Amino acid sequence: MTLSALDSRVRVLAAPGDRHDEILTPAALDFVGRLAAAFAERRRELLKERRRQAIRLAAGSPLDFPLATRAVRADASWRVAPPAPGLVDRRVEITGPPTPGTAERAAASGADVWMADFEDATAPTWENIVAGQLCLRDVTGRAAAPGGRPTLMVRPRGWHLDEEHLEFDGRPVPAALADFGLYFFHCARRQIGAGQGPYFYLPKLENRYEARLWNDVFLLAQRLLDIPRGTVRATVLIETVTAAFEMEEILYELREHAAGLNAGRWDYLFSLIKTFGHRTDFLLPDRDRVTMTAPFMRAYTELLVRTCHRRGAHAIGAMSAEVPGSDPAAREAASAAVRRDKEREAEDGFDGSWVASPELVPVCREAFGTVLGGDPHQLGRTREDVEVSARDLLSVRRISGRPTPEGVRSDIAVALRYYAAWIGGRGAVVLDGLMEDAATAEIARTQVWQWLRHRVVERAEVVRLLDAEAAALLAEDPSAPVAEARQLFARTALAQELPLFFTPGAYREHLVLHPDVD
Ligand SMILES: CC(=O)SCCNC(=O)CCNC(=O)[C@H](O)C(C)(C)COP(=O)(O)OP(=O)(O)OC[C@H]1O[C@@H](n2cnc3c(N)ncnc32)[C@H](O)[C@@H]1OP(=O)(O)O
Ligand SMILES: O=CC(=O)O
Ligand SMILES: [Mg+2]
Repeated sequence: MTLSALDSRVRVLAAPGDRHDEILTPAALDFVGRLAAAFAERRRELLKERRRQAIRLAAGSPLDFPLATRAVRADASWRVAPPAPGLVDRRVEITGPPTPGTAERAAASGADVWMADFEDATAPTWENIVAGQLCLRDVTGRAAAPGGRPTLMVRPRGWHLDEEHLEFDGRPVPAALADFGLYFFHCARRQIGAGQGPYFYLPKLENRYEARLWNDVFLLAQRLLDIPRGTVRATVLIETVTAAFEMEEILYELREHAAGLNAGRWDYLFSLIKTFGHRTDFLLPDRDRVTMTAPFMRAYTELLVRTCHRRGAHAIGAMSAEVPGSDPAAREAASAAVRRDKEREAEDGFDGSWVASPELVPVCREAFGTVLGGDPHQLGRTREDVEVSARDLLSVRRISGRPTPEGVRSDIAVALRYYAAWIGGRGAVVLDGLMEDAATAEIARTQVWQWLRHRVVERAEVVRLLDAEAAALLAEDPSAPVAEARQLFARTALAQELPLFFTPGAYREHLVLHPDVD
């Protein structure tokens, strides 16, 4: 099928920016249009199902491993596709927004993988999205420096987001299809030519049907561009509590394209609070008390490693939030914290992990090197010893501690400051020595909502703290959009009903630009 024969039914609802024409070509837009035509309706249905499931769980319906897919879990014979070129040894993966600066630093960092992120680390202004695609096109169009460069994996935005600057059949294009489609169209063949392939990270899936949707997207995309079936590889973030109950099924749905699972800890915590925040047995203490050694977090990562290795898939650890700053003592403390985290992951059987900054690449490499030795991964460690029940995953109150006044203040400060940065177009920032992005901000605002709901803190006190933090931020940075961030906090943390994500509403209100277009 020739793409040029198709009328482009995707309209660009934005003024042309610098070099945008290199990305938003008629053929690329036709390609995205075909994906939208095939899958937008199914994605809408799946989002409705998310809401129905949320209502069922809020009404007390138990969450458990699905009965309907017992046979998939019991069948020991199936495996995912073998690791593709460039994805065999993934012990160190550096993540970050796709900008020329981070691309260059990531390339020189010595990491095995660069995860270019349109999700948690990117505020999806139209300019960030198109410039991000340009950056990937430029990177994949250049020859690698001697010594090679990290394997590129791209994380499109999740199913919950729209791309309002692209319209198909009178509706916004699902952001996931826009990000995936534009990258795939421009770069898939280049990546194959370079001996690798189009590789992805898939965020915020909630169940196996969403994995099946992605698999069908891959099948169609490969067919449209005459790329052999099974060339795509995708690692799925297990970062929602419902997905933790369907790890096997998610791998099964994607098995001809699956390249592993990743324990996206921050969104996972957010998902737990969002899903069960109304229940007193899910009342969490301060954010810094909820560590990866908490029994319910450990149950989740142990199950992830076991599931992956049983199916021949890589298990990838995720982000420690500590980033080295400029103060020598703080730098040492941050590196030590990351080292401990990566050592634990390696010992538990993970095959690699994420780092937030080039400086942490050697720390992660050393931690994994000690365990992996000369091997590229530890897929052979099947962790038969691990048995995890629904109760293990959901016994949140087994960590001690109550929310403290400082915990409340700190969450308010993080959410407010992050919102201000995000509205200003930055999706990842350092606050108090920690990397904060969309996932950690979601934790901050939902914790405040949860504590208000359970009367751990009174509304008047939260408003007082919010005012104080807003005044402090304004004093530090008079140009920061503090009033907007404050309002966003009020809408997303102080409302009776908890908004499912802060991003869709904030995006429409602050990031969407619709200048007159014909
Ligand atoms: C929950 C999750 O989803 S985790 C995954 C999503 N989050 C992320 O990917 C965050 C990744 N990290 C980052 O974006 C950045 O490290 C930040 C924003 C946290 C901090 O950035 P900075 O304040 O610039 O850090 P710092 O000053 O230490 O950076 C030093 C240099 O390293 C570069 N650098 C920092 N982090 C990265 C990175 N992840 N990838 C590539 N280069 C990086 C900076 O650009 C800077 O380069 P320059 O000197 O040429 O300007
Ligand atoms: O995407 C990663 C996470 O921790 O969230
Ligand atoms: Mg995440």
